[in-house]
Amino acid sequence: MALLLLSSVVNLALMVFLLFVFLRVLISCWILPVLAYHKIKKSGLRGPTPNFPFGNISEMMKKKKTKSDSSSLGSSSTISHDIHSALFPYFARWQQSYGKVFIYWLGTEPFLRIADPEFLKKLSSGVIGKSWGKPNVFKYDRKPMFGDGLVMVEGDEWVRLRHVITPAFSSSNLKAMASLMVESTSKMLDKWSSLTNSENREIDVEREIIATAGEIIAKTSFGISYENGREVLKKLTDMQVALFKYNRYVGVPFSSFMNPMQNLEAIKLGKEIDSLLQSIITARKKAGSNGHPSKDLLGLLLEANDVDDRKGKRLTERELIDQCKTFFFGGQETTALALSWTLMLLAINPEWQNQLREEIREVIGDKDIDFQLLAGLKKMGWVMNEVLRLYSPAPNAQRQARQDIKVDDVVVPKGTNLWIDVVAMHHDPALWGDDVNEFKPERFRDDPLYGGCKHKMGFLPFGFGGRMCVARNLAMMEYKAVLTKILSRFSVKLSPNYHHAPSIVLSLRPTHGLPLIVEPL
Ligand code: HEM
Repeated sequence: MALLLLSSVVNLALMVFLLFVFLRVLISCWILPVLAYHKIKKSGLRGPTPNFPFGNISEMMKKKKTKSDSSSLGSSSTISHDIHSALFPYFARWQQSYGKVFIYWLGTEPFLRIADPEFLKKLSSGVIGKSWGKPNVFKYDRKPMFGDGLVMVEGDEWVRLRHVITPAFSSSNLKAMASLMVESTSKMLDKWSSLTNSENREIDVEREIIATAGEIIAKTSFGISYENGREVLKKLTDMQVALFKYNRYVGVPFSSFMNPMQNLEAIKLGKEIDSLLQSIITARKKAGSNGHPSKDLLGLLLEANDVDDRKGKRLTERELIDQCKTFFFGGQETTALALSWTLMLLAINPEWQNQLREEIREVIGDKDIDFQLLAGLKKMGWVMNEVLRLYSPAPNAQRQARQDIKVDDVVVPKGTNLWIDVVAMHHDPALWGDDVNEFKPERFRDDPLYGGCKHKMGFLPFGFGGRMCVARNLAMMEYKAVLTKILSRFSVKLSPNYHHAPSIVLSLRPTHGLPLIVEPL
């Protein structure tokens, strides 16, 4: 009798548990998103109809079977820079029906896609840097990569970190970094010299530049050798592939169970990177500032930690590691890609190679490269801007509204994610004119900051507002230092093996690398 009673109680508990799970799934996959959908519709925003719990993901994935690999963008002889509709065919389609601003859904998460600079200006005018959210859904998704690094945090925590980190990129610190950049680039070019002595003149320049940018960030931000940083960078690249190369179901409830192997791989790599960084930090703490530039990034973080310790606000080891990860990744990837796309564009525009060489001769001549001299390379600045316009390594910026925001007669509800489509704005003929898809650095001659763009928020290579890239001055200096060294020793032509297929793996990169024919001058 007692046994029978016990079994009925267990059965009842099981049924209650299953009912609870069923209700939770029903609420998070259907009821809440449908309510949010109706609220957003009422607020005046339009967009493609979602199917919950997947939202509009299935339509977005269709591109994978059609134009996804962007191979239609040409081979070495015919290259098209009209990349937006190849990279984001669904946005191009939806834009035709709903305009430049519309709502779409990643799973049960609403995203406001913005490609109208005037709308962005109005939307962001009343929101200061610390009041913007970063999409919660990406915080979870990208946790192994950035953790609570500067790029992900918000509110007072962001203010504090930004305050600690900004001095690392002061002009006096940048001055000290120039010679380290030249040293690493010269090492790469010596290698190119020995390679080009042989029959083979083809080099995968993207791979070479990524390695050099990695060496530069290891030395300038962490005061360590490339050998010590290499393992961290290799694992970060593997993690990027595990997290971003495959179809993912961001925003779909319980989606982490859909790609379990990739997720486990990313978590494993994340732990390995953490322990490598932990040993770099420990070694640095032991060594103190002996032999290190006192104001490199790691030095500043450790120094701030000592001060904050006294106020009971020190960064935990975990937070310290997350900042390092963010800088290892951010510092290498974006600048290396900007340089790679530049060399592709210069390879097919030899007249610009010549113009830049001429400028280098006039401004730098035989002098040692330094911060001031690099700032005098104006034409190189136009080229950099034009490359960041056509092939922006950071193809979008993201935010999340932490309050209802009114823009004219539309209300963007609290919790809406914002997807600012930088590639769309950089390729919009209404903003840049009919030659929008041509490589024309001279558009920055009379308007060095905006290149003649009809709206100041239409050109956002480094983002916008208070959360603009904290290291943009470092990036510009590194770009100019590396390009100056390359163009002073080599000329580049596109290899017949180059296939023009830009793709997004978090950043905008050449899918099949960048094989160039490299000739010593
Ligand atoms: C050409 C090179 C680079 C480009 C195009 C670039 C672009 C960007 C963009 C678009 C953002 C987001 C801004 C926003 O959301 O409004 C950003 C933020 C950031 N970048 Fe860069 N970046 C570059 C180089 C670097 C380098 C070299 C580092 C590190 C050494 C770095 C570290 C960061 C960090 C930490 C943030 C987050 C800032 C914050 O949220 O306060 N970036 N960058």
